[in-house]
Amino acid sequence: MLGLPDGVRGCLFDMDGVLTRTATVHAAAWKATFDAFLRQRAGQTGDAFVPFDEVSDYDRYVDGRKRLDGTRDFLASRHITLPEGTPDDPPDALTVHGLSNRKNALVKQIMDRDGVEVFPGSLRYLQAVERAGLRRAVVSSSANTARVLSAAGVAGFFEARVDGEVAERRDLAGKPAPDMYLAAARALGLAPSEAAVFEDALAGVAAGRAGGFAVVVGVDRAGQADALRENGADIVVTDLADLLEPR
Ligand SMILES: O=P(O)(O)OC[C@H]1O[C@@H](O)[C@H](O)[C@@H](O)[C@@H]1O
Repeated sequence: MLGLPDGVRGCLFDMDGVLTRTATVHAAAWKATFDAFLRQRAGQTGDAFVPFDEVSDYDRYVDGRKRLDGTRDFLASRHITLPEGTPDDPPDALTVHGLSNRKNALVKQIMDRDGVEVFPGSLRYLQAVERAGLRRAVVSSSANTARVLSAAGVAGFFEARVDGEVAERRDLAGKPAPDMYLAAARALGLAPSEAAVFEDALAGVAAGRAGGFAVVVGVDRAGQADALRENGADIVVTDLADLLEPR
């Protein structure tokens, strides 16, 4: 009925792009941040300005990863090294923290302006999972998870939350490492073989595969079903409600 293998006792959900329509907000904020930075840098070095690609650069370097990891990984893909800086760097500081703070200020601005939408199919699926008595955790790299879940009105579904803030505090490696998912399974008292992972990011399905979970469900919002399978998804759906349909 939930489209999951027998023996699954809990569900571990990524948030941005799986539960809430916020992956596009992150992609837009990353693009605005990196493009402003790259344009300024091109003006100084005389190199051509090559913009951040909202689809391919987003997928490969920032989607599903902790904010600072995303900044570092994208800059490394352009062979750019910036000083790390410190967490309280202002948004115009040319440091890893400065760029990350700039991106976060934009994310908050867009979310405050537009609100946060839960995918209707994800809401139906969460309700069905709760009715079935399965355990539920959210596992997101975002440090804004608590705020987004409550703005979307779905915070009450989750018994455990392992997010960007928790990962920072407990020094957990970010996705594609499995550590955040493993911590969430432990918090629910489940072995990985008893838990299902739901992910839309390539780094996220890779984390699910690396953790040895019962099943990794890839949620394809962007026409990348093959890449999700190659990176670790066992099943790919375009919406969580697809799992509820009789098979
Ligand atoms: O910047 P935040 O809210 O802490 O989120 C970190 C990352 O969280 C992930 O869920 C998103 O896929 C990334 O795009 C985002 O950058």
